[in-house]
Amino acid sequence: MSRPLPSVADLGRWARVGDAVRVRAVRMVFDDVLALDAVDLDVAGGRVHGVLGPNGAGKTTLLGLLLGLLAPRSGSVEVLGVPVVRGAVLPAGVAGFLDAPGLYPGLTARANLMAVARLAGAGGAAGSRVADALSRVGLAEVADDRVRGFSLGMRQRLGLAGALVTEPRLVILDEPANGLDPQGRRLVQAVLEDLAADGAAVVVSSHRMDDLADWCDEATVLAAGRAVFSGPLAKLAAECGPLEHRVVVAEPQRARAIAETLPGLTVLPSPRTAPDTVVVRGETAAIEEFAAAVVGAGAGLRSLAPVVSPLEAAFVRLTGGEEA
Ligand SMILES: Nc1ncnc2c1ncn2[C@@H]1O[C@H](COP(=O)(O)OP(=O)(O)OP(=O)(O)O)[C@@H](O)[C@H]1O
Repeated sequence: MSRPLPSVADLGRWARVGDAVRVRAVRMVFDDVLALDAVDLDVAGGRVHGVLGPNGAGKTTLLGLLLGLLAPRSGSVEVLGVPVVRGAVLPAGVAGFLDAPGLYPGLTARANLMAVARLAGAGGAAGSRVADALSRVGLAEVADDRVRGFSLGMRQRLGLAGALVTEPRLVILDEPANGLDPQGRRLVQAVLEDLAADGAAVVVSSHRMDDLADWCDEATVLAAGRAVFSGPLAKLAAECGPLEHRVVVAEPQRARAIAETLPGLTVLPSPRTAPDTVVVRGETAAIEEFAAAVVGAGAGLRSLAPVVSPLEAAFVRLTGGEEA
């Protein structure tokens, strides 16, 4: 039996998959500051891609290039298959903000979004798109309050709602985690997951790994204008190197003595307030060997946890944070 022909909706969805962002060998210089050097970036539809790096690494500059607000000194930038040239109109379907969302403080949340929806050509669907977007970012109850009184986290969520009402295929968000409380972070995460499930690409920046660990499938890490990593988060975690672990035991003296005999393990000072904790640094295999030896010796293993997550450790290592 032959397969049914795809519907128009299917074709629209498939058209979204593919390279939403393609940046090649971009170099960006401000006066004598090299902001980006030989940076590539690829983001496909259906992916949430984090752009990470410490302050001044070049994140906002890279996102500014994607939004056509800056022109590179050399290299090329394409979004949704269209070359981005400074000052030219971006292709329909690109939404986002740099630094902070541009909002009219004297207007209500709803009025701000209605303006965006109408500009995006929503026509008669504007009202329902706006109501839906407000509820997805958890602002339905304050829809008719003026934005002037909104907190930073509420403004960030309203900025995201502004992107949603345009029914985007590519969303670019600069530091959207700033000011978000845990509930706000969960709402934003759900919105980004829905966008990706619907085939849109999302590029989101932060200077903190933990901000993006739950949101992204993949990441590009920038350090001093260069991409020092690009790929899936699982691959990034593997770059963590030897990790510090806190190991809580019944007999810390014995456990410490065991650790000192094991190759590939460094014993670090215990926290003064936790004398039953032994802190060790090593590769996963060495940590596992230590745990097994503690159990084998009957020294009472109570808990074992990394001091920072593998992702955080990889981020710090790649961006030179250890030296800092
Ligand atoms: N308009 C500008 N004029 C001069 N230098 C600039 C300009 N914009 C950025 N820079 C410099 O380029 C480098 C990269 O800046 P960028 O804002 O892209 O970094 P960032 O990673 O977004 O930092 P942050 O986390 O602090 O926002 C920095 O050294 C910054 O000082």
